[in-house]
Amino acid sequence: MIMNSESFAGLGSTIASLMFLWAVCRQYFPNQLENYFSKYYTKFITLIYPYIEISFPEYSGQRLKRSEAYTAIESYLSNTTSERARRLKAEMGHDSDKLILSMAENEEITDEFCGVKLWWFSRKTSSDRQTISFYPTDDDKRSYRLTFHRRHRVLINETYLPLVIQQGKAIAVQKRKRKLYTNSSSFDYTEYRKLVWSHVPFEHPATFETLAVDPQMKLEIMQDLVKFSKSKEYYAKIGKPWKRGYLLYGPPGTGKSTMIAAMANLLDYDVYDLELTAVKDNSALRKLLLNTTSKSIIVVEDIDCSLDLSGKRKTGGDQQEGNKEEEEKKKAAMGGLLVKEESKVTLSGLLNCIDGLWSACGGEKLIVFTTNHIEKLDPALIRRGRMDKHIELGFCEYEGFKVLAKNYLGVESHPLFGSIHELLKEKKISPADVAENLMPKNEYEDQVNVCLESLVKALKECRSVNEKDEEEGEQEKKKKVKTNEEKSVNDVKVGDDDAKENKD
Ligand SMILES: Nc1ncnc2c1ncn2[C@@H]1O[C@H](COP(=O)(O)OP(=O)(O)OP(=O)(O)O)[C@@H](O)[C@H]1O
Ligand SMILES: [Mg+2]
Repeated sequence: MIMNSESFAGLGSTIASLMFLWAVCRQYFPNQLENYFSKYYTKFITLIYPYIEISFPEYSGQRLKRSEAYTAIESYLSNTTSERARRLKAEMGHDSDKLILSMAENEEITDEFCGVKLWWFSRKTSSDRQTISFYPTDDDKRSYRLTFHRRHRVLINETYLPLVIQQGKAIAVQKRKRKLYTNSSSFDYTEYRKLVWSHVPFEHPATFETLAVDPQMKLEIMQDLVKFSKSKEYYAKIGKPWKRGYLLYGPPGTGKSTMIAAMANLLDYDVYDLELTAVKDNSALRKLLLNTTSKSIIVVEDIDCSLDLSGKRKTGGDQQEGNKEEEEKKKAAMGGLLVKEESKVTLSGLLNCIDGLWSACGGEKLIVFTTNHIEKLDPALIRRGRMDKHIELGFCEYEGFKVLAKNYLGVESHPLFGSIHELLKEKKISPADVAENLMPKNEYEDQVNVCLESLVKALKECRSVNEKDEEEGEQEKKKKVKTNEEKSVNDVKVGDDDAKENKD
């Protein structure tokens, strides 16, 4: 049969009408119609349909884990759908406390990339079967379907889709509710698996603005942090894992923990508070760290109390000596049933965690150690490259006091500021103690005067800078006694060895 231009036009318009009809029907009777016609539809489109369709199912392969691609596309589309889609659905995000708008099921929106038009269709198929299960069942299947002309296959596959996934992940990170993790195991009921970390929402309000430290130092730290967070390419270029170590040291109450919260808030990172004394051994430590995500700060507080520098673990350091006694008492009370499981994490295990081969997993991580006694730490642990930046947080100085006075009392000047300035030059007081004095005590009095006077009084009672700390003196005395004791034990040992040698 010879086809003239008229019959071509007729065939063209029939196909166009069929496709239009198909699109309309699919829009309004998506599930039933599509299931019924799917066999013929597939054959039909392979013959004449010039478009390619890619499907992104919510669950694929491992049924209990949501597909990463689906989640990323969902975030990407949620950003644009509120403007373009006609039917939307609103849900609380998995990981966020914000309302998230996304395309309703069986809704279609168009997108454009480099002048190419694309269609995203949000699809949900349900079966009539009635099943009751704790697990996600096969009955409800959601997926996104992307449709584009086949001549753009390379552009879409190689440029558009990677961009959608990348942008979707970034949007999800921005929208997520930040978390504070601690290393005690928990159970994830959405993905039905045991987790090595448990978490609560991270809600610490500290910022660098409210931190009472030297302004120059503050600026330097902030610049360093921001530079780090933007240096993905740089780290890749120099062949270093994208991570940075900070050692924060100084007396109690000088703002080490507060600075960690400020760092997390500045960079929008999660915080993993690693309690080393609760980690069983090196492989458990590795597992914990492998289960941390990027854009996070891994914190080990009071590192000197968690790790014996000889490479053996303390069961708790100096501060736990008292606890030991208590434990013994408890043990006696429980008829000796209390058995403390000792952790076997070693110094080398920890070093391996900081810069071993697998420490690069995930990238974009800060590792922060805090200590009150930097002199107790093994140089190997804090050498540059491992702990790249050492930050000393000291007693309160005038600049720091001004920040606290502004935060707590809302004042930037006062007649008492002069005498406080003079007193701060010669007295040792922690920002925590200053803050405590500046806290309004009741709502009736003139708070500014009362608080500043209370601070002046406290400052006068403080030890002066040149005075030796009684506590320090006490500690030094203890240290001396201890070394003498150790010496005499060694002498005895040497004596024993000598005796043994002589005997041999
Ligand atoms: N530099 C500071 N700037 C602002 N507030 C501070 C500062 N230092 C301490 N504070 C206040 O004192 C409290 C205790 O501070 P923080 O816990 O950060 O001290 P720390 O150095 O971690 O102490 P520790 O060595 O005992 O763990 C905080 O809640 C904060 O309100
Ligand atoms: Mg602290």
